[in-house]
Amino acid sequence: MAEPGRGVPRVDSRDAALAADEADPIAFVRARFAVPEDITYLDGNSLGALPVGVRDAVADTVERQWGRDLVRSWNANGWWTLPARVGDRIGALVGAAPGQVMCGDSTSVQLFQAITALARLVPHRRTIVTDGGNFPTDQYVAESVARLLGVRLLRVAPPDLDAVLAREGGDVAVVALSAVDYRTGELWDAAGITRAVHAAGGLVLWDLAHAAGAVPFDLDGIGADAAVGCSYKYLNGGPGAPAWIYLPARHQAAAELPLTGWQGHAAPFALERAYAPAAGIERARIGTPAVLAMRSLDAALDVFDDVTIDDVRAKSLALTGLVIDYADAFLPGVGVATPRDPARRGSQVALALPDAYAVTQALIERGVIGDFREPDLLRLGFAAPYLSYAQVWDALDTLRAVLAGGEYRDPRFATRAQVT
Ligand SMILES: Cc1ncc(COP(=O)(O)O)c(C=O)c1O
Ligand SMILES: Nc1c(O)cccc1C(=O)C[C@H](N)C(=O)O
Repeated sequence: MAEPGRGVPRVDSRDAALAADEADPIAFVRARFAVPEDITYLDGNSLGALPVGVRDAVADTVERQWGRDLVRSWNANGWWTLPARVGDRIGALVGAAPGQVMCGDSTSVQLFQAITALARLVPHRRTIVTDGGNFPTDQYVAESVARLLGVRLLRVAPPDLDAVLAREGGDVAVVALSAVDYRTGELWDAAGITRAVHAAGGLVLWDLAHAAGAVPFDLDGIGADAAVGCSYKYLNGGPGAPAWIYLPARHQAAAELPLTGWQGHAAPFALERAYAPAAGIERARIGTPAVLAMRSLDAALDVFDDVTIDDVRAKSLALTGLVIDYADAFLPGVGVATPRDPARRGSQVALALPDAYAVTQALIERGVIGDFREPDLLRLGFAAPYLSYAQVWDALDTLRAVLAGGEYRDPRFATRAQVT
């Protein structure tokens, strides 16, 4: 049975789900999203739902700011300062004090920036470590940085990290991990891992793609050396929303970021020949930001304005706990790949089952949207701000019916889509 977590309601029946909805302190936030009534959206860990306010913000950016104010908007409408302002808003959700987060580009680009910059801070150390189960882009980028810098890449699962640090910690430059495993939803002990790597003299980067906006994080408090994340998942910034990089104040002056675009220059409009990095987090700018996408993200962040991330987390744990208990009770033959301990659970539940791809497609046809991850996982993500307990209970009843009725065996569910 899944522990619900302290102060979190246990929901073990539809009536209990309705009661939990009645008592839900953040139920009001759902009205800030435009989720279709006939859809239960359990894929906010891939692409978050549309916040209502985004429509007007983007329309205003297009019509008034771009259409009428034109190039004057860089000053008049704050386009130039937008990346740092949005960065600070994201920082507030992940425990970073202002002036340490810059928004822009993709997570892949920011990983390249951050891993390279950290490795350059400790040039005498010759090993970069990542998790062999990390999201592929994290591994690909770490591998490329290692090749470029002529150092070694080691793939180590977080539970094996202590042994590696004990054996060869003196050579470890950077440990680059995701806080939440994208397949199983396991939440690693970021504070403990950061402490252990620091004790060995190395630096730590956290990818918060599956944490920001769902799991409280204290980047400053745990002493992370860098972090990155996307903003199209639990931050709901929209498809292609710009990513972000966290570089704590203590590393900023020494950090040599490899992508030396003109907007990170100390005097961008002096248009000098030689690169000189800006002071502070401004050096983490690269080139021209995607203003339309960033305005979308900026408006999307409004949904968190008067909501605490602790309330989001409490509801998320109750929802994921509900799913695990339901699977145990009513879904024979379905395994739970996600930790039952709430302290080790992100905001998703991965169910292991035969024909998981076809089952995912059959569920989607019935209006319950999750996704499939190789080799056998039905992955369900829980964005507490726009889900209700009763809706999740009903989605699980739908899954139970799909499995019992066998409709997923229809050949039309077997064909793999380009994006799974
Ligand atoms: C942990 C993690 N990092 C990075 C990415 C994606 O990187 P990018 O935003 O560059 O596509 C994802 C998901 O797509 C992810 O889950
Ligand atoms: N970023 C994505 C995309 O551009 C297309 C399809 C899916 C994604 C995702 O975010 C996948 C996601 N990172 C995952 O955890 O699997």
